[in-house]
Amino acid sequence: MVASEIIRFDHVSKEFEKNDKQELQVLKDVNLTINEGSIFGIIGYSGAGKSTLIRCINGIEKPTTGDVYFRDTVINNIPNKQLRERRKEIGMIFQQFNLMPSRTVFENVALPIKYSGLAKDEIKAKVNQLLELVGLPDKLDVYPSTLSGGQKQRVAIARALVNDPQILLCDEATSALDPQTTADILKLLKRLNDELGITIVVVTHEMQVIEDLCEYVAVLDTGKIVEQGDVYSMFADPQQELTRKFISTTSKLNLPDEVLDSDLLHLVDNQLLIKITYVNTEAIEPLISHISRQFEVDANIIVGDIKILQQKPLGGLVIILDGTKANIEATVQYINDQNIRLEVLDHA
Ligand SMILES: Nc1ncnc2c1ncn2[C@@H]1O[C@H](COP(=O)(O)OP(=O)(O)OP(=O)(O)O)[C@@H](O)[C@H]1O
Repeated sequence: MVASEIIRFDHVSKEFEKNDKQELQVLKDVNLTINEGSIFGIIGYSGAGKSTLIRCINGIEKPTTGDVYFRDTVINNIPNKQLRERRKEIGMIFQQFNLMPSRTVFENVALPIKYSGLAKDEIKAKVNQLLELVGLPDKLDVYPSTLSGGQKQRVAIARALVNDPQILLCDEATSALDPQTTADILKLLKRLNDELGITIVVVTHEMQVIEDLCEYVAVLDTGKIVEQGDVYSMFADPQQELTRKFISTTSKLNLPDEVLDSDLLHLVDNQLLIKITYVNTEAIEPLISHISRQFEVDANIIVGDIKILQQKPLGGLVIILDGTKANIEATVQYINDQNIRLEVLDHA
């Protein structure tokens, strides 16, 4: 089945006027397509323009140039009344939850449909059903201040879903949560995507969120998308330095600087410390014995790891190669020829 597009950024740039009247270019010629039913992540450092980008999707921000399409509608060009209607199809959650402290959980979730013309009973049924869905059926009458961060975000998710939106925007939705609660919320988002078919767009500065949740990712560097694609391919073969930096934050293959800077590994003669990343995990054992036999090079494994991304394994090893200079060079050439990603971490 061909995936149909739900959101498209077409040459979107955004400038803000700074206090000194200078223009600040926050988005630079952004092009991206988000398919219906997918989970799409946008990762970047603080100030990269992530919030501005995601806010262009529901029309809170408007591009200075370029267009944002929601299906066939150019969302930045429609009159306000029509925009308000379209926004019902786009829910949003935030880092700080944005719940109203003086309203109960029920009232918070019901707020967006309070004046929708629905009967009280219908509103009650809808809110109950959503609180059930997010795992908080017994919290109807409590106030947000009595809830944990994770519970508050669940209420915010229920509220964001109350109009049965097609898209859920998540702006750093787990950044204020501890790792276990983050994992629980990501699991919930994944389940909502599975069960409701809702398209999810996530902006984050944490690669772990991309790894655990997303199918597609775009890397934003000071307003420019420097790399985008499916998450597995990007982890397997990142093209940009910034992408590699983000990926390294979730890797178990990082040797601490203290190890690399010290002589702990005792690299001598021609020894080479390398990291390899490979997609065909079954081929790796034969590869190691092959290089030992063919090139007379010893491969001492220091660390190994296998990740499962999009139900596919992605392996990595940190190895010391030991042999003559010529044989080690031939080994490196051979590994490169196998389409295995190889980085030299250190040498004697
Ligand atoms: N309304 C505005 N007026 C002027 N400058 C703005 C406005 N909104 C954002 N900016 C500036 O645009 C830049 C990008 O901000 P944005 O919030 O989109 O980045 P971000 O990647 O989401 O960062 P963070 O994670 O820190 O929020 C920042 O320099 C910010 O100060």
